Amino acid sequence: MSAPPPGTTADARRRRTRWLDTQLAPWRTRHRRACACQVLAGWLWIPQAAAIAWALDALLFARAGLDALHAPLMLLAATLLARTLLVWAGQRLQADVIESVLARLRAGLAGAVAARGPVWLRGRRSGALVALSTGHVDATAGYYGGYLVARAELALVPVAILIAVFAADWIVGLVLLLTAPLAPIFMMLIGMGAETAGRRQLAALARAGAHFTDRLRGLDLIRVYGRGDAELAQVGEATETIRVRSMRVLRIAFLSSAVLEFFASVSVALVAVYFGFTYLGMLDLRGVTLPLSTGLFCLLLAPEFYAPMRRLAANYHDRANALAAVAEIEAAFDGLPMIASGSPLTPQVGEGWDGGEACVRAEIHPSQSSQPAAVRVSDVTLRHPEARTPVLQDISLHVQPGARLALVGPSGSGKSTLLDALAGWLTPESGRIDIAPGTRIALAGQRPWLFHGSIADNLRIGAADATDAELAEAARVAQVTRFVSQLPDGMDTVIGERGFGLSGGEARRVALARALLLRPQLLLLDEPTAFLDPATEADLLAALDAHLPGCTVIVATHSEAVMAWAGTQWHVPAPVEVAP
Ligand SMILES: Nc1ncnc2c1ncn2[C@@H]1O[C@H](COP(=O)(O)OP(=O)(O)OP(=O)(O)O)[C@@H](O)[C@H]1O
Repeated sequence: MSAPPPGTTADARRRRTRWLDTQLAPWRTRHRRACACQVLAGWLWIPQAAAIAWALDALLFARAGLDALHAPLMLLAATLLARTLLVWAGQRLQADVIESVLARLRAGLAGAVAARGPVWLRGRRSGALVALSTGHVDATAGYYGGYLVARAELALVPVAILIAVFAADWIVGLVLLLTAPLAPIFMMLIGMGAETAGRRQLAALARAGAHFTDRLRGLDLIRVYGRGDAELAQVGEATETIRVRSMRVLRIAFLSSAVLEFFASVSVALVAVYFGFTYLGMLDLRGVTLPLSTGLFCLLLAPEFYAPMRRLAANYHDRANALAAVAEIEAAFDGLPMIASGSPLTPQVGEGWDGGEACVRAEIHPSQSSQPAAVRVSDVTLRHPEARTPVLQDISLHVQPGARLALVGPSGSGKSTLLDALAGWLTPESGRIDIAPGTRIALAGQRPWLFHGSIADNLRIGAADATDAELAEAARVAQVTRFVSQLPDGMDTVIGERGFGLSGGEARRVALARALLLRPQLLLLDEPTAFLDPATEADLLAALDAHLPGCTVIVATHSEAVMAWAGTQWHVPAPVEVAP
């Protein structure tokens, strides 16, 4: 994961909060309704307290008959019922909103990864990216569900209670008004610490996740090199770090709640003491007799005046946690990813490069043009992200439609890098690559990714609608049929992640068949015959010959046979000298 962007400034916090709020946009109305339910339920405390005070006053002190209790008890029942319904509806709406926002965030992060492309992805730790879309996204739930709702409540409920209390007794109103600001001040102080602690905890979680995934993948190597105990110790250390950091976050969360509980209790106690002394006749600040129902009404409402603040305090560390998660997302993506409401897998098309969408969105449409593509590379300089020097500098080449070109050069000279750029995965630092927009481009790389599933499933990834006949033809041309016919379940044989269960050469041939199924107008091949014996190589090239009329082919290779098959060659220029 890259270094965190400038993080603790107010600007960064505002930017991250805005980003969090933007994710809520499609469900804003529903979220407002959830807040409205909660606020209405809060307001209903006022008639509820009035009904209780009224009933107790009638029953205990006015000694009225049961008839006098009828009205207050009806009012009490009505407010209780209404509050229950409102709280239930509000929580349902909240749960809906949270589920939708988190799903959108996950899809959006997957889209952001897809948009940055395979070259960016190669430099990341997949475990850490997985942690982002699971633990980090989950960490924002409390912001939408708890914090925002509590904030709306805090803005509207205490004011209403304060007005009601002032109307009943201005001294109690004054006590509430004067003690109210203490809470936000303490919350702010505690919230700052909570955000830093939250970030540390999430970073530890992502690091441990990435470490664990890496080690799982390399389990065979760990065994071969006898590193089992050392690795176990490291996993233990990482887990301990998470425990310590989680406890720190919890400590701050409990502290913030405890501080608020304390202030709320002291303020309610003040109100109770004031009423106690007034009723005992030891204090007379009002100059007029204080009816018991007024005292009861204010005493019942005082704790409710602080309740939204207590809830906000309980949810305040949720906000800090959410901001910490967004800060980590920002660091991982070198900026906050734009999460569009459209398809999450829409790729970004780099500047100076045309036809990029085709390689990701290539589909088989019989009506689409099958004209071979022309490729023009003009004064292009290619540099890997974060590399000090370019791999290729000011290169130019032109490939006619339907032509075949072999990229030839020593290992590390930049052949794969050029193919990445032609596929649209690496944006040129300067110059331009022109390929007609909408061109269907397919790339069969050196380290093809095969998913866990059947060989047929792996072939259909780019062409879900391909018929069985098309599948069989692609498999035959790529020489997949040769080894598949030996397997017990043929094309339905299940292979493991990364093509586990296939040899290196077999995995490449599956990747080639997958590329052929796209019926590309431009086919990019990276050492397609690297692991093949000469006979299989010759058969593959002959089959490709017959299968590929009308397709432009650019192939990176060290094989004389492939060079001869292509006919034309382009020698990669000598590497750029690195200044000492
Ligand atoms: N993500 C990366 N960041 C920095 N440098 C990279 C990255 N990927 C590759 N390189 C470097 O770019 C150079 C060109 O690599 P590339 O894979 O294009 O060579 P190649 O000609 O295809 O080699 P081979 O024939 O061995 O496949 C190499 O020096 C390599 O170390």
